[in-house]
Amino acid sequence: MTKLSVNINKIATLRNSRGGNNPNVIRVAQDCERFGAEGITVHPRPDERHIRYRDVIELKEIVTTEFNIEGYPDARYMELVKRVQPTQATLVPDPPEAITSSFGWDTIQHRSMLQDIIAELKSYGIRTSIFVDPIEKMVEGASHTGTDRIELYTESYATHYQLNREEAVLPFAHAARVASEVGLGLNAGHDLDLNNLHYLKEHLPNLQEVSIGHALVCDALYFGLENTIQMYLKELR
Ligand SMILES: CC(=O)[C@@H](O)[C@H](O)COP(=O)(O)O
Ligand SMILES: NCC(=O)COP(=O)(O)O
Repeated sequence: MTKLSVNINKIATLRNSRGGNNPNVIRVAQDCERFGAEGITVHPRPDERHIRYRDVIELKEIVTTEFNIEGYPDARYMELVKRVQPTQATLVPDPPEAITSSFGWDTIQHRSMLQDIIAELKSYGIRTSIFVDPIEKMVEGASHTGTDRIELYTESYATHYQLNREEAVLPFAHAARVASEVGLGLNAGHDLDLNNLHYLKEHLPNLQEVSIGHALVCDALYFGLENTIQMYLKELR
């Protein structure tokens, strides 16, 4: 079974655009769970332009499914996850000024740093995942960091899906097989949507979780949040 974790960053972006508390990210997270989401994902960034560090602390009190906190493991991120104790910490190599995530870890170059951070997170009892491109040596490299899972960065799959989905999925199917061979759990995310999700799921039999935000929130404008979550779940079943 592949779990759907809804990334609510974009709900916070909308809220922040007016400075009040509408939409209320706490209520949206509760509703996502009520409508069937199996996890809530947030990705606080240093400028707090969408989800804020304070939101993450408040969300911990109400999230009843899997809580996943993504981010670059700087001191503030590590302090936050230590305090919040989410189900999963997903480490992403984004620089502070990144508009959105655009590449995975070099798990060979950053092996020692990742080993230290992951050991610390695991000492708090938090499951770890690291964001990687679908490149065999980076997946193998991830297995030497001690991480429980990897999250495949699916932007290139999403971009090429329209042109040639057979070719688009090949590196991801291979990376998924390598992950399984080296004993890593498998997540995926970035730019997944109602068009491309099912095909990815079909070709990655060991896919445990997808985190989806941007497209899902856009779809909710047309279909409503409850329908939209049900539509995404259908693609995963
Ligand atoms: C790691 C990943 O792919 C997501 O976290 C994505 O980057 C969402 O972050 P933004 O909402 O800041 O675009
Ligand atoms: N890890 C990916 C994520 O949380 C959401 O990415 P996107 O669907 O907003 O592109």
